[in-house]
Amino acid sequence: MAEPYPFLKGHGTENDFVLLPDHDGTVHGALSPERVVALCDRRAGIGGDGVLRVVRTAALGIDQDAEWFMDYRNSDGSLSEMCGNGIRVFARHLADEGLVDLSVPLPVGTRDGVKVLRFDDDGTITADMGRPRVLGESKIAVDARTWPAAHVDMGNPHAVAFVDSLDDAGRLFDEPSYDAATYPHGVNIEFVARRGERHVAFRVHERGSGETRSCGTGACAVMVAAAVADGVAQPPADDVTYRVDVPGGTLAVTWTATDRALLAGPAVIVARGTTTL
Ligand SMILES: N[C@@H](CCC[C@H](N)C(=O)O)C(=O)O
Repeated sequence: MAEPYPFLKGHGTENDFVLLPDHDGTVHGALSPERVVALCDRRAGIGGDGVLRVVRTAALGIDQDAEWFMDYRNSDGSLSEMCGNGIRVFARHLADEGLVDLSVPLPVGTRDGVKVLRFDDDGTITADMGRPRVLGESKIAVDARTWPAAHVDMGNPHAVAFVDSLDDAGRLFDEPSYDAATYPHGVNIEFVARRGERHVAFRVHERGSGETRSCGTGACAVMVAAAVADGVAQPPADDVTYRVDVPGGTLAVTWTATDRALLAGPAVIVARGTTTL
């Protein structure tokens, strides 16, 4: 049997993650896709939409201006460039452990470069997700139904489709069809319904994880697609904020006049222990 090693479990609007502290990069150097799948298994494992390995950039020899690196994996073991809820849960963990100064912005390294986070007094954690890229339109389909979808890149790829009802997406057990020429490395697919002025709701089928209860990069992609559809200039003349509801809660996304997407919402650690998985 493998030696027990520590883990934590956390979530941001019910987008849930297994965290693996590996500060000097010696514990999980060979974090295999099989190990990630076993950890994320909701019956035989701990359960999660993904794994966040918590490691120092120096331990990886990565040249980024941040002490900590979020090594993110989807629940099927695949890598992604970025995870907006994951990085907020990652920051919550560092804060809980007293590893960071809450009064100053926290830079965290990712495969999409360094992101900067802020701890708000009400417990919200806000991540500067960088510049959204609106790249045109493609199509997605569920069974025989097809929708136009906005292609928005948040460091990772998104296809954002506006629907009349969130039920239109069906049960989302299977991945919706998408244009593989537009998304050669797969895509996260959001189904969005209008709820009011600057207020939307969405469901998501995530690349590498299936349907999840929330997606932070998805919330940013959805907000930007909705704002563009509402006639907001790219970038906006003034900061503009949308409320974004997901099955697991509520997020706020601000698209700034400086062309950055700020993702704000709750992030909590709910369990810790050891595992031999
Ligand atoms: N849940 C995440 C996104 C995780 C990565 C995604 N599945 C991908 O493969 O790009 C978020 O909160 O952004």
